[in-house]
Amino acid sequence: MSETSCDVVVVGLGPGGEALATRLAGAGLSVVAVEAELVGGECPYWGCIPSKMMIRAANALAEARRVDQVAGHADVQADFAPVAKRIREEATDDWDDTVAVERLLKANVTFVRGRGRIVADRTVEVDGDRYVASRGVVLNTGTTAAVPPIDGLADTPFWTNREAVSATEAPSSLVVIGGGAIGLELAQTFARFGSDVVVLEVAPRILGPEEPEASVLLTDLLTSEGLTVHAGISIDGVAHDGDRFHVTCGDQTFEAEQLLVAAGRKPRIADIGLDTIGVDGSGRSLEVDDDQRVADGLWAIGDIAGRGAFTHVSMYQAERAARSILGEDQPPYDPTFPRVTFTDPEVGAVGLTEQQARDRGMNVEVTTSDIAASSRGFVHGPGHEGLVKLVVDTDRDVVVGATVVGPSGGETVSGLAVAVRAEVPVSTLRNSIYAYPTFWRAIESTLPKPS
Ligand SMILES: Cc1cc2nc3c(=O)[nH]c(=O)nc-3n(C[C@H](O)[C@H](O)[C@H](O)COP(=O)(O)OP(=O)(O)OC[C@H]3O[C@@H](n4cnc5c(N)ncnc54)[C@H](O)[C@@H]3O)c2cc1C
Ligand SMILES: NC(=O)c1ccc[n+]([C@@H]2O[C@H](COP(=O)([O-])OP(=O)(O)OC[C@H]3O[C@@H](n4cnc5c(N)ncnc54)[C@H](O)[C@@H]3O)[C@@H](O)[C@H]2O)c1
Repeated sequence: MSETSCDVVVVGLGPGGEALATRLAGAGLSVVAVEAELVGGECPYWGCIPSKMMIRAANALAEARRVDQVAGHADVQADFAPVAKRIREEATDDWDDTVAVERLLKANVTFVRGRGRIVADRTVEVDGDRYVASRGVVLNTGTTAAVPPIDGLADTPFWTNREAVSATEAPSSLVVIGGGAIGLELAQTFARFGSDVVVLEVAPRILGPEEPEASVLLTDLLTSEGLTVHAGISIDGVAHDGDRFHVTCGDQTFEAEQLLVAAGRKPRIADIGLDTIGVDGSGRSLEVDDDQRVADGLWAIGDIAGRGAFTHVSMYQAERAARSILGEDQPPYDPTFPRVTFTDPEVGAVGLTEQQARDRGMNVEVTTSDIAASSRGFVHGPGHEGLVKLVVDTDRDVVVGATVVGPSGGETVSGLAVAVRAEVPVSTLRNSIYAYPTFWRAIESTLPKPS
């Protein structure tokens, strides 16, 4: 057993941990970075990047299928092989992180491959070797797919996001457990590649955290594309007969070649030794302050910090933890929380939903408009469905929440992200020029009229 002294140990190198280790080493600290699997974490290898490559390919198929309505005729034959190749060769380097490790080493970070565990204050052990950090430890251990306690499920060869993005062909049929971001993005993708897809969501509607109008629109569109979406359905049991999955819900049974479990995420905090320093790791996340500090000499960033399981959140928090560790000035935490679900149409959102605003006791005015009925929606034609929803705090005359569902909805919402973040008065938004005929011009028609 060896003992190494350093300034900071980073345990887990998701996108935020990797950036933080590099930033601290660049500031002259001695940093030990510990990663059990691949440097960069879930996002580049099994999450955002491969799934968005799949979505890009699936959207190309959908656009090609719209040619008949606007530009003649296109015969479309879906083939999953090119996107599987792109994921293997361009995105993940065949799930090899050599380049990322070299980048870390070049940045003067000491890299340790292995599973880190806190064994005492500011002390992490990896395979029997100890690293003692004078300034402290940063945790960025992320999440794994949560497997719901459904009778029989654990004994079957179900897919999680990892198997889904590593697939080399689309299954003939697929049942998806969970109508959240992962479930919906992958369900639509595989359906566009020809899979017969059923989505089973236990909550009353899919995409529960977003506005109900987005859930209704998306349910209608997915259904019209040929997917079957059941919300408010309870799964009694799952079996696999060696060939096919059988998913039982009351008197209905759904059969499929593959089963994807996309029912949320489980934080990796229960078994990393937090108990040895008196920190409770039994919950859904760690409690952090605006510096990402859990306790003296301990910081947490990313999914385990419980303020949004998104790469951009993890990166933002990495910078905040860096400032805290380096004793630099810290601006207030950005409360606006932008997010995008990359279904087609995309669901872009920022700030509060109507319900969240009302729950906070705000006096709100809510307005919506139909993207399809906007000039750009009219021009766009097939695939133009969408909506804009604004939640305005009437006491302050500012937009506190916005949702844009539509083609490039995740891009269109960006102007509103700035408006919410900068608390731009609605009167200023009204007295602004919106380029014609853009999708974002629909924002102007959604603004509440002056009282
Ligand atoms: C299919 C899918 C699609 C997604 N799409 C998007 C998207 O489009 N946009 C977006 O913003 N977010 C997306 N996300 C979420 C995003 O991937 C995560 O929020 C992001 O990876 C940040 O996670 P993290 O930094 O908390 O850690 P993770 O990325 O989970 O990384 C944690 C790392 O810690 C390592 N680790 C864990 N325990 C230990 C230990 N004890 N010792 C050493 N190492 C350890 C793990 O091996 C892992 O590499 C997606 C997720 C999935 C699954
Ligand atoms: N575009 C993006 O930015 C993006 C894409 C994918 C994932 N993510 C991140 O990853 C997180 C995890 O994604 P996710 O989709 O796994 O989780 P989620 O929590 O967003 O959705 C999981 C869904 O599964 C449902 N569910 C749970 N148990 C079930 C059961 N027994 N039967 C049927 N349904 C059940 C839940 O009600 C929920 O609607 C997201 O919340 C998001 O933060 C982001």
